[in-house]
Amino acid sequence: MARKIGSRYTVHQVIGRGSAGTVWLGEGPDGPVAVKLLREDLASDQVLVGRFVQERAALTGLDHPRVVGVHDMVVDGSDLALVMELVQGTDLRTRLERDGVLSPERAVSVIADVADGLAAAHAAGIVHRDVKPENVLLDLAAPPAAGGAPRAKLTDFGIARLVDAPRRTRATRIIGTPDYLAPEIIEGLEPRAAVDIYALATVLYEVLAGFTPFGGGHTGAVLRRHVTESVPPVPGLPDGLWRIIAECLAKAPASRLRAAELAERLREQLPALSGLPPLAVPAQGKPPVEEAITLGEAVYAETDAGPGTHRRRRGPAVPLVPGPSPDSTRDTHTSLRRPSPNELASYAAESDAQRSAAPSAPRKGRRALVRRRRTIAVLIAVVLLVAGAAAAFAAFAGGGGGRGGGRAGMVSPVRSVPVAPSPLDAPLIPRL
Ligand SMILES: Nc1ncnc2c1ncn2[C@@H]1O[C@H](COP(=O)(O)OP(=O)(O)OP(=O)(O)O)[C@@H](O)[C@H]1O
Repeated sequence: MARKIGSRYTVHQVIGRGSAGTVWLGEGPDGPVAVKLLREDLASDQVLVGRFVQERAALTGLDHPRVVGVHDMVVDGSDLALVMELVQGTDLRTRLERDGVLSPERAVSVIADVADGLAAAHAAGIVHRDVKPENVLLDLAAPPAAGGAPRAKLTDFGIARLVDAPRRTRATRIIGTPDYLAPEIIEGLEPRAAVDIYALATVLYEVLAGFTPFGGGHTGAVLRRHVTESVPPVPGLPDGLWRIIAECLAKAPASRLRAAELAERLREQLPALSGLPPLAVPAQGKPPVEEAITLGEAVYAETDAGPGTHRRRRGPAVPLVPGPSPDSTRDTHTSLRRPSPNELASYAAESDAQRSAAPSAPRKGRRALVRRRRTIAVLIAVVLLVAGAAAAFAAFAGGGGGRGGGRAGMVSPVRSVPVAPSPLDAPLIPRL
């Protein structure tokens, strides 16, 4: 059902959902738009509304082809909305869930695009602070780059800063997504442009290898690895590309490349990467992809590796489940308590044990564990489906467009399968 946002915009249907709000397909005076309506509890926070108004000029002024443009910001009664350029395509997380990894050429092309967007933002004094695959949109309506890579755009600028805790609590809280957090954020320093470079290099590592360099296990262990561990190498990666990644994942922010330099150095690598197949990197300390938890039928998709090479989808293949907080299981925009140095050190034993235990665990035991988890997951899925059906019936009966829809993917010329969050991935530390 159509709904008015301010005097200039009308929204029609939910196209996506994140931790800060719901993204709608809408219409403005100049044509179709994407409207991100912030969550009601955020919209009723007066400090946040004040920041929202303050950030208006900075966010609407950022105009670059590799950044999803913010056309307008609306404060209207209980609605707080960002009106954005509508991107026809998908996001990088959904693409990774489908394909596992990208070929080196495509990965580098996509990340170079994002680095261009970051360079423009940094030049304007804006630090993104939440660079991750969910915030990279692939514009499938635009002509592809060399090697068939989709053109990428970075979105969600300023959201992390908007929902950040007031300054006085910054010493004890961290806002961000654990796998992509630069060590200096964990150590309590003010986030500067170099945190985005660290996060983007983490995304590049992930799209090449299929997993992040420091992810896995307890959130505290992830934070400790960022601060203390060196980057595990990606076998089979050409040296030149590996050096760029390692430089951008340096613990010292000043040693990392600047965004424009990163884009340039990455593009220099492209000729040497042309035609290279996607890497097949065994995940350290993670169960093989085939044994990842799935709900219901496994979904297979063509991959970058070409016909005949399929990976099982990592996310659950169940229908979208509406609910008041459908993304509460996603470890994203998380507000974490900053661990003390002693706490970080204490995560070392657990972290190392977890990483080494998983690959060496006997196959039979792992299968039993997977079977047990699957059973629990299916039970939870059934409960969620029943709840979903009830919510859908209630929404239908109430006639509202509602804010209760789940993540529905983007307006897409290609089919995108909606992914419901896995109840087994609940964050250890509550989010905002
Ligand atoms: N400008 C846009 N055009 C088209 N679709 C969009 C646009 N912005 C977001 N979306 C869709 O909406 C989904 C949710 O976006 P949103 O920014 O709310 O959350 P997120 O980035 O996935 O997660 P989080 O906010 O928790 O970091 C995206 O994954 C994408 O599918």
